Amino acid sequence: MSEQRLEANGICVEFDGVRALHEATVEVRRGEIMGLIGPNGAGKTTLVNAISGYQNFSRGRVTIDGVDASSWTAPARARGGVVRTFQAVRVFRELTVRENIELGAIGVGSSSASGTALADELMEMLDLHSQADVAAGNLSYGYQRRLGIARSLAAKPQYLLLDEPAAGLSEEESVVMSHVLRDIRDEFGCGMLLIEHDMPLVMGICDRITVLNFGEILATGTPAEIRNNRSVVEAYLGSEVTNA
Ligand SMILES: Nc1ncnc2c1ncn2[C@@H]1O[C@H](COP(=O)(O)OP(=O)(O)OP(=O)(O)O)[C@@H](O)[C@H]1O
Repeated sequence: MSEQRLEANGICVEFDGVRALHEATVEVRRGEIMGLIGPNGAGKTTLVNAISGYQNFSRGRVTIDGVDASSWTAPARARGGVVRTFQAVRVFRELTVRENIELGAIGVGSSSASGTALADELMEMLDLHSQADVAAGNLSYGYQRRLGIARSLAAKPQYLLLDEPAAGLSEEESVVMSHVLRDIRDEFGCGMLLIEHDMPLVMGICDRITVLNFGEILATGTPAEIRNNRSVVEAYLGSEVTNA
């Protein structure tokens, strides 16, 4: 029986002899939202890159539902169900919202007709319908971030890795984003790994949270456990814990 989880086990990454990740292990179960938090430079993006095939690692293993995907390319991992977004939104600025989403679907093998149907569904879900025919480059920042997520969802991921989806959003936009992320999990049933510095959002929607510090896992637990973990508070949360 296959295990319904994405696992990174003992991942080690060095850049020119400088340790970015050391024995980092994280697991995302299908249907859960796992937060990935930690100070700037802790290795969060590097870990997501390693899991999604954008970063080689010297030691460790990535498995998708029990299958070793460590040697797979990024596109192969996407076809295997692991799709990620980037800190900087990557959309085709001259194409419309609809065209961007359709391309995301066609890029992973959907027919043009099913890409169109999926684009409609995703625009509805992410409240992008009013912007369907607007060129992506003309969208507000909040809509651009949602489009980036819609494009990723067009690949029908089993696991969605999100690199700071709320970065640069206003407080209200961030609240909208937290509802969107919950809806995605509920509708698609996918597991989500969420890098985010917005603590109210992280504490509000994550089932579990993993904390990275200096390339190593400091703690994994429920939001309540993480909030009350002395090492985490000292290394990262500090006064934020009282605001979350
Ligand atoms: N391509 C690279 N070449 C050299 N060093 C890198 C490279 N990418 C990341 N690093 C270094 O690896 C460490 C981890 O960086 P990473 O971007 O993964 O951290 P992060 O936790 O995502 O930080 P942030 O919250 O600021 O985005 C940092 O010291 C960073 O400077």
